[in-house]
Amino acid sequence: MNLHFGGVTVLEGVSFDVEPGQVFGLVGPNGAGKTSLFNCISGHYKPSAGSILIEGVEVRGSRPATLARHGLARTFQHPALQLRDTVLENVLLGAHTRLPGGPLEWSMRSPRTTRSEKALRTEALELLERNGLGWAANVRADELSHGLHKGIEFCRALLMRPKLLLLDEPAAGLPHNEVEQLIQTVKRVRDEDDVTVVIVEHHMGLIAALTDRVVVLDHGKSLMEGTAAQAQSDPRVIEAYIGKDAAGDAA
Ligand SMILES: Nc1ncnc2c1ncn2[C@@H]1O[C@H](COP(=O)(O)OP(=O)(O)OP(=O)(O)O)[C@@H](O)[C@H]1O
Repeated sequence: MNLHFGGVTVLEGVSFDVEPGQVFGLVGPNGAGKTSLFNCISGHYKPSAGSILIEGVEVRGSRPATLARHGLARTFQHPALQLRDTVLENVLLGAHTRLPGGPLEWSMRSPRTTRSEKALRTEALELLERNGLGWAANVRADELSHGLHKGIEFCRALLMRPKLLLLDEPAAGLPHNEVEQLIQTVKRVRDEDDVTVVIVEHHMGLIAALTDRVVVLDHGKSLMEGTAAQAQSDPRVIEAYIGKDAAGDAA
């Protein structure tokens, strides 16, 4: 897959397969193109060339709402919450893609819509409970910490009942004990809900504990693919990181 903005090449020839049931990692130094790649998969960017297949179906260029129907959900590096709304309302945002019918029926509030909305609320509350946030369902989002905002976004993504879940830096800004909890939660989602997970993360402990395979990106290109342990000992990967640090030190 390639992605260009004007004359700037952001991704070039990046290609990988994720097997169902895997946790797959995307790692690499700042600016390598990881979030841009996520944006291509989730329909927020349109790749300049290439192909994105979900269960064999070409989805390149599809809009996020269409991708949700293909079973794709994602979280963002900076959770996009409605801060004045409650936690439950935030989790329900976007779940309308699971309601039967279409926008006309939803706006007319048919009995079928009302029933389905009620079922979604119950499911959202169960998800919050399962992820340790049940107590916060009716609290306004702006009263809660960054870590809890990430938890809300995670529940929101799970309410879409995804088959493929993209997590963009879920551990960023979390204290150690919450990273441990996150690892257990992602494992549970993979094992109990049969969700395939692709994760962008700088936290190498989390990547090592969770992923089956990783792709390492640098300057928009794939440096290597393998296990987290292979990536950590690969001289090209070490050089990509140390090169960046050295550049940072010199600045
Ligand atoms: N909309 C855009 N227009 C122009 N350039 C962009 C756009 N989006 C991303 N880029 C550029 O693409 C490159 C890769 O950025 P990206 O955020 O994907 O990297 P990243 O690996 O996710 O970095 P980080 O780890 O810091 O989040 C950067 O040089 C960035 O400036």
